[in-house]
Amino acid sequence: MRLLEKMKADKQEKLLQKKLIEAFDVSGIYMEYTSEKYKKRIYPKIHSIKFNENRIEYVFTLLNGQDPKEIKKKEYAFYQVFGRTLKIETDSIKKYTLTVSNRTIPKKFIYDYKKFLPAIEGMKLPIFGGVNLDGEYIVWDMADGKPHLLAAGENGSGKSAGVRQILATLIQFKKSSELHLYLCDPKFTEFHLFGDVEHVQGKIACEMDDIYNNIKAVKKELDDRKRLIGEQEKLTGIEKYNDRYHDKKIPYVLLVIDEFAQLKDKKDSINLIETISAQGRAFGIFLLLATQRAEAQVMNGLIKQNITIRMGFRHADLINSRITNTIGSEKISMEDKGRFILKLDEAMEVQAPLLEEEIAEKLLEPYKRKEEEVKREAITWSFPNCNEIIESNEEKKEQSKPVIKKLTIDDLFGGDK
Ligand SMILES: Nc1ncnc2c1ncn2[C@@H]1O[C@H](COP(=O)(O)OP(=O)(O)OP(=O)(O)O)[C@@H](O)[C@H]1O
Repeated sequence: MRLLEKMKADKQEKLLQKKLIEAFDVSGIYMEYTSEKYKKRIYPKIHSIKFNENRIEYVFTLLNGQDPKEIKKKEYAFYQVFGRTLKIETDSIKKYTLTVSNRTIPKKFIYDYKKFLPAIEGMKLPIFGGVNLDGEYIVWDMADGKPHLLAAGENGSGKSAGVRQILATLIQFKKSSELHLYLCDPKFTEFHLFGDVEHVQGKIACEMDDIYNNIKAVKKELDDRKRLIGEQEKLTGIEKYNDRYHDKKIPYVLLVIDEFAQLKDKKDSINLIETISAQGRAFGIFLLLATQRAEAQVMNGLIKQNITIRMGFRHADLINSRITNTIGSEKISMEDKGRFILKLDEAMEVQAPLLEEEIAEKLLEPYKRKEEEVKREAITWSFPNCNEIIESNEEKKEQSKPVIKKLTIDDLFGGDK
């Protein structure tokens, strides 16, 4: 009996070894030995193969002369052979552990802010991604080295719901004085429920002109911050500024553009977004772009270089998932709504929490401006405005802390209340 089990296990191990060699073949991760009589492929050395019904774990080392960067570049081949539930880790330059999981993430994972809170506590600008194969919460901090974010996925794949829960989490986590949101929604459908939320600056921009104005406002904020933080205070970024002036902190800014690809012919907008993507991070200005297809036309240049965190919901094919750098997202099935490949440091599969629109509506209620406040809030929506800080700092040079000029209704409407 034992002998039979051992034979079965040996056979299984051989099959698994063959599968890894197939991945090496597909990716071209081998060296070729050629003699007069024959050609032979030499593969990385496989040290161990462990497996049970939940997972397979391979440990292998590259051959001398093989470039470790090749593994990262050819990751797609492993996805092609093993499916998308894998992880490749390295603890040295040459030793790799490839884990293939047979487990699946639960199809539905309901949004629960209170439950998620301990996972994001202490972060500056947390993004709650969802849950991974091991049931772990996947979170990251935009303001701590993981700045701009692209969410891409086919119609109905769950990307808008994904963006909705990210925004709802940020709104609950940050005060409106700590986070300013600029929302652009060329589809006219996604952001209406954030309409009167205190964090949202101006109106939700749906028309192209309004979207351009929103982008321009964020670029202006960037220029003002460069003058205030860099030129005037000679500091390296927002964190240093806020440490110095902790009672007059400058808020983070998040510019969110849904269906970003619709801007592809709007050169002026794209140029400004490129600049924000390249310079915004140090000054606390971040981007969240969403699109059905990350067309090469809009994913070129600086945007591609600087928007490195990617959420790849279901993609149509490998060509598209290569553009967004979320290989494996083309294998996500239509039924798996809210499932995505997250390209953070390494790629992993994640299930976004589902926050239904009606629930979000209720949840956002306490953060909405009261009707009588709307007019007043509209006046001070860019508070604290860097320009005002600069002006008042110049007037009161002897003071070390910035003074913020508050506008009154009379200032703006000449007493027309
Ligand atoms: N995380 C999730 N878990 C379970 N179901 C989800 C999840 N996210 C979205 N869904 C379901 O999928 C449907 C489509 O989601 P959503 O509208 O976000 O897709 P989309 O990719 O934004 O599509 P479009 O591009 O047309 O806006 C939703 O109505 C919802 O029922």
